[in-house]
Amino acid sequence: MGRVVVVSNRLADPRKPAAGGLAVALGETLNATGGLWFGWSGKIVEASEGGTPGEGELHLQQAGNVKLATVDLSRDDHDSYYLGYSNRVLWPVFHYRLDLADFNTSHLAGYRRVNQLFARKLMPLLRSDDVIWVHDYHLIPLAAELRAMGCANRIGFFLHIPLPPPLMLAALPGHEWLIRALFAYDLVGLQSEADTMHFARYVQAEAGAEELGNDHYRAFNRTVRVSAFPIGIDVDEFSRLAEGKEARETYETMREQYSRRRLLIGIDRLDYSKGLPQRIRAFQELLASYPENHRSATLIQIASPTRESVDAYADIRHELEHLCGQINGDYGELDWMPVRYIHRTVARKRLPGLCRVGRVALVTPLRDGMNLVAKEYIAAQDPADPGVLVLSRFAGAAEQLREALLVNPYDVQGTAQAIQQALQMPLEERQARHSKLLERIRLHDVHWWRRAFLDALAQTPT
Ligand SMILES: O=P(O)(O)OC[C@H]1O[C@H](O[C@H]2O[C@H](CO)[C@@H](O)[C@H](O)[C@H]2O)[C@H](O)[C@@H](O)[C@@H]1O
Ligand SMILES: O=c1ccn([C@@H]2O[C@H](COP(=O)(O)OP(=O)(O)O)[C@@H](O)[C@H]2O)c(=O)[nH]1
Repeated sequence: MGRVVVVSNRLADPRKPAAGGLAVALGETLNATGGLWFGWSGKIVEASEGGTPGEGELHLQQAGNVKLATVDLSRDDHDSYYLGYSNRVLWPVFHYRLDLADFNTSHLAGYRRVNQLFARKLMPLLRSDDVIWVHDYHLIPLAAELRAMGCANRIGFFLHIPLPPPLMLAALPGHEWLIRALFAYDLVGLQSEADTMHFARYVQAEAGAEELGNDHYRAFNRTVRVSAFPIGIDVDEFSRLAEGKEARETYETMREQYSRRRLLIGIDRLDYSKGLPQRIRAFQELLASYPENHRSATLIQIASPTRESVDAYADIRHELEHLCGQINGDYGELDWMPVRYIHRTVARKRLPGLCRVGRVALVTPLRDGMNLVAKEYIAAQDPADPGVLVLSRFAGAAEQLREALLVNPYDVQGTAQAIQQALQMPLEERQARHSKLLERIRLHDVHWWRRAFLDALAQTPT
């Protein structure tokens, strides 16, 4: 295979462990092929003034065998491309939240402008045998822009978030243009079978696409393969992290502090898609319905700050803080607070320790592309005495993790009952469920995902 070129909104230095499993997995392929990783530099610059760096400046940096190429964005472009169309329009609609979408069409121009800018900057860096892998909703039209500039390389796209049903997709201003742009790719990867069904139904109904069999669709004079490639984690990397000083320290301290309590944990970005208020209400219901948990069950909820200048994110923060305050006020004792809410990002190297000490993990998004925390929790458990995963049936991960306790996160009572069942679950049942789950996440880990996607891309006709 030729050199692999990865394009994504954010980049991470694949040599740094803090970068996470995805960056490590992509980094391995990039390293092996002497590849290129292209994306936004993370810097916002004011419009260029005589000689100062301006919008679109390209930075090149060597990270081992991998070349990192990044572009700065002007404030206007960042606001309309990232905060605007990506996170005020695509993110809510793709997560089934039409009520939170901002249908103001003005964001679309900036989204197109940045995709064109990326294509212009990337094009001169490409070689004819490069295989290009574009990631996520920020960059859906990138292949169409590259094709318009004459790029004939194999180009694949992976969508990390859900693809909603056709009726919801059609609520997007410019949905025809956006979905047509997917046909500029040779391969489109989605997280779940449900997502691929939504794609098939949409393109047949709205774009008159022909289904050619074996996941191939033809429309707009192009053929694209669309298949599910559920993303996994690097189980061994996470286990190695668990052996590290920070993870062990976290585990020991927490175990000692909470020796008389049973810990429940939640680890999420503070995103409305993660179902945090519903989760806190379910925990409140647990305390109301099963009083034996008073002075015993403690929920540690990490809510890591994200996209704070988008209104919907500020609103969810206020709602969550109000709820946590209420439940601690109603149920707290001098020596016991039911909820410990932490509005900070916890360093990745501490997470395995936190996961291992959690008797129960609450992973209850209202909608999620995959949810890697669910898989990380399983990887961090002691197989001899594992904790229990309570998982939303609306997370992409639920298609694979059938031995978790699956819940409807909107059903507060049902979720409270599942938490109680998790807290009461006998050791043998915990072990049996955990060993099946561990087998699944090992079989379909991040290395499988990367290989499966790139092999499928290599097999597409040019
Ligand atoms: O870059 P941000 O705007 O700060 O957001 C962080 C990332 O969030 C999203 O993650 C998704 O990808 C995960 C891995 O495939 C998946 O498990 C999860 O369900 C998705 O929500 C987003 O898609 C990324 O692009 C962001 O970088
Ligand atoms: O304080 C935090 C919260 C989350 N994470 C990591 O961020 C990723 C979140 O991925 P997930 O698929 O669960 O959801 P996303 O945030 O991508 O929607 C996981 O690897 C977490 O371990 C972290 O390192 N620190």
